[in-house]
Amino acid sequence: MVRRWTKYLGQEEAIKLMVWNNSDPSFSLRANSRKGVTRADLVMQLNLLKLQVPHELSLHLDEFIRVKTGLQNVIQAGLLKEGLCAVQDESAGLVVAVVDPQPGQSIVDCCAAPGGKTLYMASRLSGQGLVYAIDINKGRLRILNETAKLHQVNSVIRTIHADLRTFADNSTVKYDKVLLDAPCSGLGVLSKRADLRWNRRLEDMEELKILQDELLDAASLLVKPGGVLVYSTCSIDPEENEERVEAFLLRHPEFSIDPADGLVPSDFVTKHGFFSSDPVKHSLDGAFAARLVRAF
Ligand SMILES: C[S@@+](CC[C@H](N)C(=O)[O-])C[C@H]1O[C@@H](n2cnc3c(N)ncnc32)[C@H](O)[C@@H]1O
Repeated sequence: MVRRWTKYLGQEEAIKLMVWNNSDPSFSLRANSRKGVTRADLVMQLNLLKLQVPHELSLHLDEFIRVKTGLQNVIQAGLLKEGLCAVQDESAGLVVAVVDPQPGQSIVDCCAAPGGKTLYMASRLSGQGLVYAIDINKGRLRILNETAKLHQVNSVIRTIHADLRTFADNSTVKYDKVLLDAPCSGLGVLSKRADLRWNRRLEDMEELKILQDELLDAASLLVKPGGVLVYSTCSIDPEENEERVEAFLLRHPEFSIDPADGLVPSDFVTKHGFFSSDPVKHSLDGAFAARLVRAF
């Protein structure tokens, strides 16, 4: 892994990334607007807690607060159990900003569980439209269903237990927007998932890339002409990100890149118009999203 990063980033940046991955992770909270909770309400709740939770407002997303330490105190205070907020990294929130869900739209979340992005997309629909949340893992989908009820967004979510490839092959319906948050190496989230650094093997990467291509082909079948396909990962590895999109565009001339400018701060937009968060530069998890539009 170290050799791989040195190849892509150069030695200096690779060392910075490893130092970041070894530092204490910070977390973000998203105020649940569907329960009428604003970010100001959430800040007030945190300030009222007996045990301190040092925090600051997100510079990038209106509903988000960054928590430096004390997540345990937030849990103990019951704020999560009551569905007043969710633990969600801003990088995941910014992927939803790239999808840009609008009230009234039909959206498919292709690899949805446990539902972080589904719930945020659903809350942005303001009660109008639907998010179809597909996942192959029944247990994780059950968690999504329970959290959707807790967050009071279940009226705009339909869960579907299926392999995306089979579902897409059999579907005749086309949707306004399709998010494929693909299974990936997780190399963007090593500060939070210390286990991954010991478990990831290069063979896994090859298998993952094949799966990502298959899932992208399947997801594309669900997009209506004029509709949008967003491919995202929580990886910073170009082979899972830019290279998968480039290969997809060669197989699918009906799609082209719709640059993420205007949807996320320009600091996160690459020269090709993709969204990319860099742990070292942005102090967030590493994530990637490509917004692709279907012409015909
Ligand atoms: C990166 S996680 C998704 C995280 C989720 N989008 C969120 O924000 O909470 C990838 C998901 O893909 C699902 N998955 C893997 N292969 C799949 C397939 N063939 N069809 C549908 N879902 C699949 C996994 O079960 C896993 O829940």
